[in-house]
Amino acid sequence: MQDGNGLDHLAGERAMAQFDLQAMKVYLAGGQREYEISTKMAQLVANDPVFSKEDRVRLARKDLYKNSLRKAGHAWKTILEKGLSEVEGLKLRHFVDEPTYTDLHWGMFIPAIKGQGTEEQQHKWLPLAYKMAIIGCYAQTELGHGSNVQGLETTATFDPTTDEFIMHSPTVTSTKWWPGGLGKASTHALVYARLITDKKDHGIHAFIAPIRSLEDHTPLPNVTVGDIGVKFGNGGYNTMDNGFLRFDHVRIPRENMLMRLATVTKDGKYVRSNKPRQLGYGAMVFVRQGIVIDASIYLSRAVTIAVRYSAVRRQFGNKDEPGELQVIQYRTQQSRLFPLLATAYAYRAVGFWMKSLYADVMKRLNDNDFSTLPEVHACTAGLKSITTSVTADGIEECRKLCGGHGFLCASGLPELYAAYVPACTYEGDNTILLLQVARFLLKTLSQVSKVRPVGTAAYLGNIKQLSTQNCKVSQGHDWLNTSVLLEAFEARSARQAAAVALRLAKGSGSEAEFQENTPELVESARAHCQLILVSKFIEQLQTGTPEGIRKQLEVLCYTYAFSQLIDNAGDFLATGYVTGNQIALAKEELKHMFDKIRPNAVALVDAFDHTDDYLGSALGRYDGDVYTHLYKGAFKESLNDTVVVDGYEEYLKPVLTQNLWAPHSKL
Ligand SMILES: CCCCCCCC/C=C\CCCCCCCCCC(=O)SCCNC(=O)CCNC(=O)[C@H](O)C(C)(C)COP(=O)(O)OP(=O)(O)OC[C@H]1O[C@@H](n2cnc3c(N)ncnc32)[C@H](O)[C@@H]1OP(=O)(O)O
Ligand SMILES: Cc1cc2nc3c(=O)[nH]c(=O)nc-3n(C[C@H](O)[C@H](O)[C@H](O)COP(=O)(O)OP(=O)(O)OC[C@H]3O[C@@H](n4cnc5c(N)ncnc54)[C@H](O)[C@@H]3O)c2cc1C
Repeated sequence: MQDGNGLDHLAGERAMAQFDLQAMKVYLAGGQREYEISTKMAQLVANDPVFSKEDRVRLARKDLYKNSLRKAGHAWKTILEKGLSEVEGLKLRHFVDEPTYTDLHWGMFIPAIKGQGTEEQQHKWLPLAYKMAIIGCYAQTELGHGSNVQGLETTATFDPTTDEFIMHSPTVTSTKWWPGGLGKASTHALVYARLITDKKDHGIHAFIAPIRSLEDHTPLPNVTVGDIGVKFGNGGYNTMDNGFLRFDHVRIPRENMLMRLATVTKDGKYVRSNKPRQLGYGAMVFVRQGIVIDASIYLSRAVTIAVRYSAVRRQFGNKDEPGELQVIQYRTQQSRLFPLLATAYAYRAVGFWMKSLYADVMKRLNDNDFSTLPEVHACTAGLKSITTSVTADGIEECRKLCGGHGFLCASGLPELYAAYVPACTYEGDNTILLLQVARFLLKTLSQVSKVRPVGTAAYLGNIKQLSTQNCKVSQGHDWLNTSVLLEAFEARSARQAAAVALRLAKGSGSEAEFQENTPELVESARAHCQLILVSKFIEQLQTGTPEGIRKQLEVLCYTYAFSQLIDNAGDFLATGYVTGNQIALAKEELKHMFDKIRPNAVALVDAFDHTDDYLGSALGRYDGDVYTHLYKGAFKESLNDTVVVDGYEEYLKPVLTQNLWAPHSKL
């Protein structure tokens, strides 16, 4: 989508493309309808001055936050006034492009009520939440505990005499700390607290606690609430009011405990339903699958900036060609950049699959079929972990790929990184989540002789064959076979998991031994997730990709798989499945893939269809007019508001004119 000044510095690059760009745009958007909605919403946001992102990195926190409230309010008004559908509303939020309280309201508060509330409770709370007559947040994490949810300390003690729960924060470490939207915006919090009836602790349950007046927004009596402070980077996640919250014996009605999974009766009896308690983690599963789709979007933004800039930027040259070379011509630039481009495509494909996986598990849960929940949990946790880690590192790599100019906020990359990097921590620390995957793999392997593994773990059913047969590649082009590649990833993952499982099985089964093996467990979980990513990319490719884009997707798929193989060569070699020579052959094939990507690189990032407004980058502009806009941008810098800098009279002039320190100088 071109919104530059008409001069296309990248026209030559675009003329080289060898695929159907429009078909690729539609594929990446997820279909024609999604593509049209996306285009419409992108324009709507870009043309509305309230949504301007200009100056965001320069605003002081108070102004930044107020402006973010303004945008969120305006977004909601726009949705209502224009009668936008849910899909359109979500897209509009996407293009507004800043974290805000509505994310937690729609993304966690509402899904948690849907998943954990009884029908009656849903009837009471959801209409209010849908019309935003109340604003909710998800208050789980405390100062003292985040990962260890069972260690939370906030209490909800039932008082049968008044039919109420008494919400209390008994220690400093029990203070709720981090929930987004809690600091300043929310009127209600979904609080995770220890349920206590008749002095008995029943563990963690969810409660809806009103925290601010619906009349004047002041905190309710005995509620202490506020924002936790400035976070990493300029702009970035600072548009969000991550908050703290303490209760001092605050009473809420008994009906405010979400009771789909467990009930407390009027006389204080605790009754568990026969549904698995893990359903209480449903909102986390929902958000984690969404985070995988987001990873592709964030990575594709960084890659778009780095690819376009690499095609504009020229350094050095060689005696065979006139002029300087575009930096995208350098093999080292390609070997850092093209695998990230392929990764953004891989994550898009996997994101589509995750959507269907989530829809399937929701359908099953509604029919009281909980059989696939452990696998879905392992998938969402593991892929959230891998994709966010790779994306955060990938954004930073793109910044470096843009040299010095990448370090300027005008490149858009520092702010992108600051907004994205907390995804490695929120919704589950990435190491903690990989350990969950490892536990799932151990359990699956321990039962493999009795229960045939299904879904993404099905390959573990072939563990014997995968452990004994080695890779048969003898020439480079033998690698150009998706079954060969898949088997390599399966064998590596199965062998890594089996090795650590065997070591643990030989031991005493103590927690200390498990801890001792956690680095290997994490590595085996990573191997399993990389297999899922490669296999789902291949699967997507083989199921109805339009002819005009299939070849390019194949090239990207091989690029992704080869680069994963090479980056993890140590693991592949250690399992004994591949030899050093086979890895070297894959390296050669990867270079051939780079040659195929090169003429298509700019068009492949154009296909993500990020507008200039959304990218917010002088380096990643569609028209490639980088230098003019970097130069113009400098004049927006507040230090340049005056020609002579504020502070000259007090601090510079004395230095320049009075030689204050000269008498003592030894120089
Ligand atoms: C304007 C208009 C429109 C706007 C619209 C906007 C819409 C936006 C939409 C979406 C955007 C959303 C944006 C959200 C931003 C994110 C903000 C971040 C929020 C947070 O961070 S919330 C806090 C998250 N916290 C965590 O993730 C904590 C991590 N810890 C855990 O997950 C768990 O405690 C644990 C997994 C580590 C637990 O370990 P353990 O002690 O073993 O726990 P147990 O409770 O005993 O469980 C054991 C048993 O359960 C299995 N299990 C664990 N988790 C799950 C699960 N999620 N699902 C299913 N099963 C689970 C576990 O494997 C064990 O199984 P086993 O017994 O072994 O078989
Ligand atoms: C921007 C942002 C937004 C957030 N929004 C919300 C929100 O809306 N609602 C909410 O409730 N929470 C929210 N959180 C909190 C977030 O979910 C937690 O920070 C996250 O779950 C990690 O928990 P922690 O901070 O306790 O980390 P810790 O568990 O203390 O982790 C610290 C380190 O210890 C390691 N570690 C911990 N336990 C183990 C173990 N058993 N084995 C090996 N290593 C271990 C971790 O890997 C990590 O390296 C948010 C956090 C951030 C940064």
